[in-house]
Amino acid sequence: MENNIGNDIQYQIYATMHNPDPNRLPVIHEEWENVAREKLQDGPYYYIAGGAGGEKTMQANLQAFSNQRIIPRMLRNVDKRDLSVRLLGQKYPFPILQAPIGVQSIIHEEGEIGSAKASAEMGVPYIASSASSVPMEKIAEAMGDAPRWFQLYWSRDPEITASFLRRAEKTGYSAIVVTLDTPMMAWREHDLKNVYLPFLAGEGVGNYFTDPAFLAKLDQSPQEDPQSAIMHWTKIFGNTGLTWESIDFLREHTSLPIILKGILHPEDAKLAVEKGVDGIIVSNHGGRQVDGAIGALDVLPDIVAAVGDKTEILMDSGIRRGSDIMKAMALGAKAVLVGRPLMYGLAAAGQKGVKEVMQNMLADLDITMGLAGQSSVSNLEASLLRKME
Ligand SMILES: Cc1cc2nc3c(=O)[nH]c(=O)nc-3n(C[C@H](O)[C@H](O)[C@H](O)COP(=O)(O)O)c2cc1C
Ligand SMILES: O=C(O)C(=O)c1ccccc1
Repeated sequence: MENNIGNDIQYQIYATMHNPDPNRLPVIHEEWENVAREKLQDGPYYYIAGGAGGEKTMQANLQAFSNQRIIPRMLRNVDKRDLSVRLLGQKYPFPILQAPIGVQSIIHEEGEIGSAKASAEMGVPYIASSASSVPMEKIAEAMGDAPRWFQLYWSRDPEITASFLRRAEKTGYSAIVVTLDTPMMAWREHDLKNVYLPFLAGEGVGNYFTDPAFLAKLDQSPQEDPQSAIMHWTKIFGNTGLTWESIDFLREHTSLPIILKGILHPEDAKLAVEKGVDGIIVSNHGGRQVDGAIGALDVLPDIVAAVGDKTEILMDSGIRRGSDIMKAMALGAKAVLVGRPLMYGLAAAGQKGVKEVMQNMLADLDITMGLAGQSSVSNLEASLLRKME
């Protein structure tokens, strides 16, 4: 990299001093969320911002980051900071990915196309959700050659799962992220209070309503009879019958790298390695599934100790600022996924907002690295942190 992104962005911002932009977007994470809150109705807002149950795990995620404190080092020549990482044998400019997030049509009219294009502009891999509002082929088309992975919700109907894998491979997705923590929707109090479930309104079903294996089971097309198509979707969406043996089915149906998302127990991390998967994502789904589950960052060191040299470990749940990325990587994550902050960016300003949130977070990371005496995200060590009790 020629310049350090942190100093570039800081400079660009201060350069507007004599010519302030009246439509200036926020800088502060909490302000992006406030803008999203103002723009969205209760239903969609709480669908994004809310978590499972009493939201204890959502809080635990933030607390876990806050409990880790950085101990900066001095006089170590930080002229050049390298934020690039290697994942599954590919080099990427930054250590973040867009977390898979479904139903983005409820957030902004640009939806997944806006967030995917922002990713493409930045060279940040986009993980397209099975529950995207638009089919994966449309996302691929909007992204050109930019890096993208596909997130699989493993349907109760194996033909749909096999078909999704085929479609992803055909349209240039370079890895499959299999989400294990959502065999069914959690007890989400806000959504139940608001009586809000986007799928019942036909949102977030873009991949299904265009899938040959899904359509083959319907008597009439989703256009002719949307209600029956939606009812069929509710029957096949999740799969509570999966076991570790089921992973073999995926290996038989795709040659792409397989990454398991939603691992929290070190024993599950070991089982993943035994199954020969290419990576795992330490995640509690942003506190949206098991309320009371441990903060994802709190369990990361145990998982790194159990399998760190045997598979690639990514993490998500609670990344809000640059220092959070640094902390997760110091504890052994190869890269992190960012969820809600990018969706607040999407709600506030579509593609432009998503790009701006990413840029600011990376600028913050770059500067925090330099100030802590660190030149490369790949060389961060746990000794850089102290956990406060
Ligand atoms: C509105 C919303 C929708 C989501 N949809 C999916 C999804 O379709 N598939 C999936 O694997 N994870 C999904 N997630 C979870 C994210 O991929 C990620 O694990 C989580 O948002 C990370 O936590 P954070 O929001 O604190 O960054 C969703 C999260 C949100 C907020
Ligand atoms: O809302 C979610 O967290 C989620 O993962 C999901 C599940 C089904 C469809 C879309 C998103």
